Amino acid sequence: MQSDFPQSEFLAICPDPVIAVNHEGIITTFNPAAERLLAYSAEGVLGQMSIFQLYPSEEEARAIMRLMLSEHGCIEGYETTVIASDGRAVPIRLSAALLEGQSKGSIGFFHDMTQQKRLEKSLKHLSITDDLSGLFNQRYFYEQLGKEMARARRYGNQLGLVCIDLDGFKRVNDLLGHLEGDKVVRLIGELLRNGLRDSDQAFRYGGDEFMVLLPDTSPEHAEVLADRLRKTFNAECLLSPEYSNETDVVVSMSMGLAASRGEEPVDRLIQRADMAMYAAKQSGGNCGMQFQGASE
Ligand SMILES: Nc1nc2c(ncn2[C@@H]2O[C@H](COP(=O)(O)OP(=O)(O)OP(=O)(O)O)[C@@H](O)[C@H]2O)c(=O)[nH]1
Repeated sequence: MQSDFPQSEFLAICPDPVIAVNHEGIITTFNPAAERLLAYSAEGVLGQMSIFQLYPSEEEARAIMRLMLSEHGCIEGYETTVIASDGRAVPIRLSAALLEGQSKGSIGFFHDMTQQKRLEKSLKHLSITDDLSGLFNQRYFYEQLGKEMARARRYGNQLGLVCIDLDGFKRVNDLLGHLEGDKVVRLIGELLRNGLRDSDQAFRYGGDEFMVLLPDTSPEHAEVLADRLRKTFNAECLLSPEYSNETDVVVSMSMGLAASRGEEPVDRLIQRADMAMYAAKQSGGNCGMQFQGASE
């Protein structure tokens, strides 16, 4: 039965971008939603522009075509990127079908995934971040440590692991209150985020314990870095003077370092960094970093 609603009207009201091409890949349909998504006018692309120009590479366009042919002329939910006229890369989910085999070209529905990708990114960020310090959390620490150990093993680089534990933190909470304690945790977060190279990563491991991963770093360089962090912390960690004068509350850092070329179990490296930190604490805390050499 013939619909009395013209096809062009369907395309005009369709909220998803619809793009059809002929057998050479030249665009033959470009609905208003496609114009909005890609910032091209239909007039400018119809009969002139190749679909290949919308993808980041010709290989990607060919891969989509090959996939359609191998999937009996139809693909659904394929995630890729298209490039808008202003150069923006737009994430999309593509459903497409060949029109009567390949001879008449194909038609695709380009669902915009920008919002969903943004949401996924912020959920991922939440799932790996510690709220209070703004550093990565413990779960992510284990994930990254495993990866960095594998990288160190593959390339024979030295991986440094610094374990930091606060000295006297309980007294901050007990005498000045938890809000003042929280401020200290936030300060460490800031300090570690600003004081490290892009390739380094800092994590809140537990209450007042932090870990720093230093890929491709010698123990000597790790020591210099740790000493700088400790001194900055001492200079900036000024507890509320009206209280600290009275109660003489001092908080500082104990640090331990272990270095590895990735040839031991992950837990062993953590244990060595932890032991080095404990040795620093035993010698009074707030001192130069202790180093636990590799067991091999
Ligand atoms: N304010 C605040 N306190 C926390 C948080 N997480 C853990 N703590 C507290 O951190 C303290 C840790 O205790 P301890 O490990 O004995 O700390 P410390 O006084 O530095 O002692 P040493 O580690 O032995 O030097 C406890 O009082 C916890 O309640 C937090 O998110 N905020």
